[in-house]
Amino acid sequence: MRLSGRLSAAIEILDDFEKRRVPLKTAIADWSRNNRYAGAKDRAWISGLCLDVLRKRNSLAAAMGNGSARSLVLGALRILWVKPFDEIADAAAEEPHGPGALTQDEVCALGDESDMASSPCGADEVQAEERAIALGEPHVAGDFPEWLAPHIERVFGEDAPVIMSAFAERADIDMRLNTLKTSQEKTLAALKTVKAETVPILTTAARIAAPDPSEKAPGVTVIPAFNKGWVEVQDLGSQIAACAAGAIKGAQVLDYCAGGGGKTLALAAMMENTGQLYAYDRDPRRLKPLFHRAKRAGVRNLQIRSPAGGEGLDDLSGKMDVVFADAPCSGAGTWRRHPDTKWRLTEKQLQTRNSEQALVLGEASQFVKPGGRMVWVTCSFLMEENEDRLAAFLNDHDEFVQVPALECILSSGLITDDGADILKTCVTPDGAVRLTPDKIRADGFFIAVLEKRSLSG
Ligand SMILES: C[S@@+](CC[C@H](N)C(=O)[O-])C[C@H]1O[C@@H](n2cnc3c(N)ncnc32)[C@H](O)[C@@H]1O
Repeated sequence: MRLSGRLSAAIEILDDFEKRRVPLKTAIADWSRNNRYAGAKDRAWISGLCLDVLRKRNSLAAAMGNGSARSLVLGALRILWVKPFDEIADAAAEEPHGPGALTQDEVCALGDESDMASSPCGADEVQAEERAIALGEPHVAGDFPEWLAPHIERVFGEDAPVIMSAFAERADIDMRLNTLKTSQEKTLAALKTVKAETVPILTTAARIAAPDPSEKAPGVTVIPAFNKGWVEVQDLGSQIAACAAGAIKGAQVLDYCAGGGGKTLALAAMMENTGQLYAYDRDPRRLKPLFHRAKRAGVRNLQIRSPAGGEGLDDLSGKMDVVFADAPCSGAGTWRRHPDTKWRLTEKQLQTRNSEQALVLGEASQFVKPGGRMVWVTCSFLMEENEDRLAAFLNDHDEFVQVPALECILSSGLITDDGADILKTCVTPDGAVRLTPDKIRADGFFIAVLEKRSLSG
């Protein structure tokens, strides 16, 4: 496809996304079904541009003076992808596939400064001032929905725009080196072909820098090291969250919200196939991939307890050294990877997640033995999904106390000295750890650890 057609496609998809409020993936799949001439490279380019638009939707709208899909697409191409003005203008005007010639306002917003001086654009000081004011608003500078501003300011205060800007950047491809299968050195050597590098925070993590958004991402899951189970694709924040289970060799561990098993596999590696690991999820469909993932990863100490098979957890009540609760949440911490979700989140959904979180805390805590621990994790930075839920739980359960999460993370033995220094800056007043991409270049995670008083204590 030519640039003209790709531009029109991105505009059509974003219009559809706005209208139907479906995931961006769905809007792209539906568009592709109706436009079969588009090849894999076209789809990757269009998808990359749409994702970048959604990452920076508010600041692009302010810069363009207009939030329509057309303005956002043109703005992203010029401002974020730094395409030459003439190329964009020609593609827009190209018949029959272009979205239509640039308007005077678009010329002004997209033209370079030397053009501006001699054009009518330079004269409009009022408009320029309005844009500057809009860009100073936290939800515009930080590119998040305006209704979330009080929630975000509550947690990040005046740092909100800076921190939220980091959530509007592209994400790297992070990987976990699976020490159950082979050494870190061997896996890193095998990952040279995809230009992976070590991460100075965690000894078992590697990273491929955020790929060019206009091209197909490197296929990590097709390289031999992946198929041999030497490596898992897993965000660094998620890997650090798993570390909060601490020194768990030989322990009895329940992953209560195991889902597809990303954290389960990390926990299994930390246990070095000793002790007993249980994986449970209320939704049996979510557990399905874990069966073959665990096999590929060489996990031998795992029991998957699926509610579908009537396999309950009654026999585990009050017996676990560690219960890991990676709770359902808004996913706000993953906005770099899934920027469409920030615009689809509603207040009602947030309340639903809060009820689910209260339920998970109550249920999961029953399996902790006296003296044992419950690790609370969400991929959300919002206090409503974390501090508030924990405070309500602790208010009703005085047999639990919150303990410093950083100490537990460090006791895993996987964090480097530099990593420990960075993580110290992520500790909250309550002793939890809140990871944000401005500090660790990873998804946002909240990690807290609660200890159940021992019978003698
Ligand atoms: C954040 S996801 C888990 C992701 C997973 N731990 C991973 O690392 O890949 C949260 C999971 O909690 C599950 N869940 C929600 N409510 C639950 C409940 N009351 N009991 C158990 N699992 C629950 C959901 O089905 C979902 O799979």
